[in-house]
Amino acid sequence: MQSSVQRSYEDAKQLYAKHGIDVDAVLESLANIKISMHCWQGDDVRGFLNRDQDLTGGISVTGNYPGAARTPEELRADLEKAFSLIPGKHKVNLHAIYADTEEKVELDRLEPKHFEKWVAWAKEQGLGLDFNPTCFSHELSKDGFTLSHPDPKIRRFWIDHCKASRKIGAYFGEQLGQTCVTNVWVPDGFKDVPADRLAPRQRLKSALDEVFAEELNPAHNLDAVESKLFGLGSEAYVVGSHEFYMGYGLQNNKLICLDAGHFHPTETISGKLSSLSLFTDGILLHVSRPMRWDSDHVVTMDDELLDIAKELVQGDLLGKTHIGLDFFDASINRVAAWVIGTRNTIKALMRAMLVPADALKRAELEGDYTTRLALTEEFKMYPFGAVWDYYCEKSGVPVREEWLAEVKAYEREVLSERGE
Ligand SMILES: C[C@H](O)[C@H](O)[C@@H](O)C(=O)CO
Ligand SMILES: [Mn+2]
Repeated sequence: MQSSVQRSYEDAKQLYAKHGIDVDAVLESLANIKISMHCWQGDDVRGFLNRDQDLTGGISVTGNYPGAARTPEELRADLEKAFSLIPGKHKVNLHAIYADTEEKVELDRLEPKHFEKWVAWAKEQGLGLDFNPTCFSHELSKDGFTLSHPDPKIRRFWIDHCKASRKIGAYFGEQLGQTCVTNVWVPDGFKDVPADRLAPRQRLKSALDEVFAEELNPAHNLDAVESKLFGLGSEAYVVGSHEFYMGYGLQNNKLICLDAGHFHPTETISGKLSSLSLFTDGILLHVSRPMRWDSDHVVTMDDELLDIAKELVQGDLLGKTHIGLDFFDASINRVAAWVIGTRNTIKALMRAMLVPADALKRAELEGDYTTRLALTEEFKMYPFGAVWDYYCEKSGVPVREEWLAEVKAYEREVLSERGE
């Protein structure tokens, strides 16, 4: 006997089939897409090294919802809970400060061995790992500069940290048989208008050259660089601007990371993907939701998320794009935050696959913009929800909002025991 979810799916399939859309094939493609879920939503970007340090680097987490993970074991348990409510097999994105070790180790001395437990866990869970050097929340970044610092000794420390991070990334890739993306983001910038915009960029450029000097097997590690327009305390000038990293990434064959919150408020990353794709072999996304500024709200199914998904699917960019998430909200249950943001990202990709793309492109070529608009609007009401429900059921994860009861139970039984 078919479940009501299956019956609704069969009806939906027929509607889409009339437009030549093979829904079973869509779900097969969807199952192959990995989202890199960022570990730092689970503990408000605190990490386990230097836990006494405040969060710096011009980023901020607001809210005091109880239950943040305090140890690697707690964080892994929370990630497992979240993944049990999300269809598909994905990746976890770690920052260097999440090293799982009893050793008191400085960032520039980190080694693969400090992440062995993460790798063992990822293997057991069938997950991939991505990585990031942590160039913030540290004594040596407190004046706002790292790789572009005017003091060569401080610059050296951060260069060595980034070099160490790439080796850890390569270790992840080699151990897990899945390429690790190691993303370099530095907060460097000035609160007020600089006297010299060029010199910090010259220093950042040569520091990056040193960081990337060693060739690593691209099957194990791919490097990415992430730009930003402004941060808290770097409102006037950020050394690693979009133009800086567009140039650096293209010239040096690095993935360019586009974070949805790192541009002018009306500037979208969806609009940049097609252009960038013509000049690079790979792109990294930090899917986020900026609210008036780089606020890193949990990703919802808003127009920009749908547009990002549309560009990736219609532009055939899924093969060259690494999709990472980047939000941190401490005002709601943190496991729920992961589940909502990750399910939405997958859902948006599925919706983008469930449109009559060829018919729309044909109408456009023929100048029939009426058909283009009419079909686009009608498809906004097509029964993609039935397809999503079936995908969840088939993947063995809760259908619709059923996942929320599981998160609430986890909160009662596990998170609430952790205290404030
Ligand atoms: C913690 C992340 O690395 C960080 O959010 C970075 O990716 C960023 O987006 C900074 O604004
Ligand atoms: Mn980011």
